[in-house]
Amino acid sequence: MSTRTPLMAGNWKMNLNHLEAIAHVQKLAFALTDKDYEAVEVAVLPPFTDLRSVQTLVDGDKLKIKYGAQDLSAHDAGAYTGEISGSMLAKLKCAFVVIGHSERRQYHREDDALVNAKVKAAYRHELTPILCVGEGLEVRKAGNQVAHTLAQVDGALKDIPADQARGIVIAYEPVWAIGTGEVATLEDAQEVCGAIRGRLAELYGQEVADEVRIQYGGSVKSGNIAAIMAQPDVDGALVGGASLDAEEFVKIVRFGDQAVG
Ligand SMILES: O=C[C@H](O)COP(=O)(O)O
Repeated sequence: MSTRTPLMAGNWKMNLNHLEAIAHVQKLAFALTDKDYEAVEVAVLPPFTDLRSVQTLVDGDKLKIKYGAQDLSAHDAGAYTGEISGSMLAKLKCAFVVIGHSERRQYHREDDALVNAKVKAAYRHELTPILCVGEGLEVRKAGNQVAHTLAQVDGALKDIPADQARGIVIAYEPVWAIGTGEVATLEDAQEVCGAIRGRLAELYGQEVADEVRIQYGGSVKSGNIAAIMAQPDVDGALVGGASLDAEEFVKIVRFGDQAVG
């Protein structure tokens, strides 16, 4: 029986300015109850420019909702125009940072070496990485989804010791299911999430593997989250589009339409 606390995280991507962020988090705070927070961890992942506003709200009202950023620099400081460092995120009390999202791998040419450097940067500043992995449609059609995804896990975790790896969150996001309305079948999701846990066991031992939370991401909605969460190796969801609707996100936090509170 797993003791992993599910993590339900809303990746807002490049949506909601800092004023909209405040209104959105207020709606979530109003709707979420202690019972929700007992069952799951809830996080929002806004754009950088929203983080101060979200921090002020969370700190001021002692909200239990956590927050983090969608990316960070591999560097800690210096002449890196446009970059945001892990220390800056830590100063804003971010708990999480998304690393290696497929949109960054695709549009910003982030490779496994850079993703690995960013994972190390996150740990230098005590941020929990939400490491994104997953295959594109061509790889899936060729049946190579497991090998492809495990190679991304290996690359991202190169030289990461067990005491750090045990705290990581890994989000399996089949690229063909992101923002498309196409959801991986339950078997697809479990196959790859189970394989990721198996690889973690090979790398770090079963005890560490059993601690790591593995999320599914890709067109998650209130109508499909319950079945996804029923998979033994799925410990939460990384939610994109549906996290922009506060009511819908709260339903997802509650594993769908059968609300807990
Ligand atoms: O980070 C979230 C994922 O990219 C999923 O996005 P989506 O829920 O809009 O498909």
